[in-house]
Amino acid sequence: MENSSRVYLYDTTLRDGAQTQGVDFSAADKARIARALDALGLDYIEGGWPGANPTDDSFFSNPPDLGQARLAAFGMTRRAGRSANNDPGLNALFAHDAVSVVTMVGKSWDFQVTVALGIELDENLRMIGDSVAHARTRVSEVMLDAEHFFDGYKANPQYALAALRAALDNGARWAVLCDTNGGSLPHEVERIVSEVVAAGISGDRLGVHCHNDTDSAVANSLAAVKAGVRQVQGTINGLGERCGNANLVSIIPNLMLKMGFETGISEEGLKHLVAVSRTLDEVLDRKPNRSQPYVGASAFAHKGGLHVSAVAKDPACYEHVDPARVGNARQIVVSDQAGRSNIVARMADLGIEIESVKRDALVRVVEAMQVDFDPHEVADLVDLIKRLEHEGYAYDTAAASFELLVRRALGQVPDYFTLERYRVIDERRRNAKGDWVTLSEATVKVEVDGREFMQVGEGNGPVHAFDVALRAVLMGAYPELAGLELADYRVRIVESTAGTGAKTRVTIESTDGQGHRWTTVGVHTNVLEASLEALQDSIAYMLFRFREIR
Ligand SMILES: CC(=O)SCCNC(=O)CCNC(=O)[C@H](O)C(C)(C)COP(=O)(O)OP(=O)(O)OC[C@H]1O[C@@H](n2cnc3c(N)ncnc32)[C@H](O)[C@@H]1OP(=O)(O)O
Ligand SMILES: CC(=O)C(=O)O
Repeated sequence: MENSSRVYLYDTTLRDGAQTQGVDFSAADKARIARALDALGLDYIEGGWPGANPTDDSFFSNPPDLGQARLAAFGMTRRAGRSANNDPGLNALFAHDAVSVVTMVGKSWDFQVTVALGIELDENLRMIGDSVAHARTRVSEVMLDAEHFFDGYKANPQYALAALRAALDNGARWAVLCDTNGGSLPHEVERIVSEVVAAGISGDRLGVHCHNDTDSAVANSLAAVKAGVRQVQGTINGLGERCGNANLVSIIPNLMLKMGFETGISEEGLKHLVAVSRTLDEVLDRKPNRSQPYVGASAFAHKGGLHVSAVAKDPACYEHVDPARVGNARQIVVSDQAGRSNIVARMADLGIEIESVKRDALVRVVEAMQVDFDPHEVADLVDLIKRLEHEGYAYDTAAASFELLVRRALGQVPDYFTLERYRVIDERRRNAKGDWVTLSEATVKVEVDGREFMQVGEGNGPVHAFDVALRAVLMGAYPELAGLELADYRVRIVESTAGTGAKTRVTIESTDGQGHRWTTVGVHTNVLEASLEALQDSIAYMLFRFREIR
């Protein structure tokens, strides 16, 4: 029989993803993720294991409204020596009305049956068959996750196939071939799936569930589809037990854009891929992986001068797909790897022509910075960027500082404030209970529009105290700074030279509480000065965006 070109997508972020070390979803988190997955267009969302823990029970008792996706409950086949009817664990899977699909894990590796379960091989096959037949009387769709299928097939192919047949012959819609230990490689998966299909089991009834222990889970899933399976299980951002599961965020566009398969996701829906990946990061309070294929911030970022020059002529020169198709965007990065093309392209993004930056204006900007080179030696903007990068600035991540640098050279950025002086005191002492405490206090004096203001701030470290004082002193003149928050603060040693000591680079990521984020950079031998530079740029950037661009 000819296989269909429709591949069904099954998400197990809320079940296998919950088995990731360090991940602890609440029922509300699960509902939020389920809604995002449903909106994307997935066919199945595995919500968890009813009866296994209170969170999963609470999620299934109060499930989110889903449109296209079917809500699946996960569990295991009946226990040995019990009837399916009398197994409370199994019957807990049918306790919730919103569940229309039950997925049961069952053993398909003879070694696991004798060692992990400690039972006869035939009893395991009866456990699978009985459980599926019983479940079919309770829900409309049942599937078997054939645990350790690939290892089992390598050890005893007849027994592994018998486990699949025990499920399919008793009414399972799908038998899902699991690479539970994640040790298989793509050529093995493709061969084994082909042999399963040749043994008479249609690919339209086969799924695949791969773990990533050899970093091959996505490739293994695609190899399985190539060989015939028509359901793919995985998780968003590759969450999952040990090294994770197959990453659906990569599998989905690979299937749709590279292999020409239909899924339940439309072309429009695919544009939500970045948003779904970010939603999970946000729920988990994780920093998005910049290098994540398709959806990472760097997935379509061009840094090398040669790349940018060619991308300006045709993006296909260095892009495997149009980033817009998955909801991502092209980014031109400015750094010491840049040629003229990078700078021209970045400035064009800002609506600025490079010819408008005059050399004497550049000199004035550089004079206001604390740098180790003569501003009069600077040939042009490209030269300045390369010199500053050599000093330790990193503009590929600090796009806001880059924009300020260029706009200052064009005289577009007002002097919102001038730092007149500051003093920071660090103190370590015992409190009334006799415990050690450290306290930092900063006094900051600024001038705004010819008027001087002074404030004191306290913090848990000198940079924190300085930040508190600076923002407090500016708030009167610029109330919009109330929304400013520091999202990330990183310090790195960038150079160590005899005489001057180590230089530090401080990178600050800020938000305005309205979803906008920007990154600024400061470099100095003194970490406080470097922080101060990055912090001042952050404030100036917010004010500039708020006052000049709006
Ligand atoms: C490959 C996978 O990722 S499968 C999913 C794994 N996920 C989880 O385990 C998370 C949720 N699990 C749990 O909360 C618990 O393990 C429960 C509630 C399901 C079971 O808890 P317990 O009853 O305390 O059993 P425990 O976890 O210690 O051991 C598993 C038992 O199930 C049996 N078992 C394992 N697989 C199967 C199976 N496919 N069918 C029937 N029984 C099985 C084991 O033999 C063992 O039985 P034993 O206690 O008689 O030795
Ligand atoms: C079912 C499952 O999670 C596995 O076999 O890996």
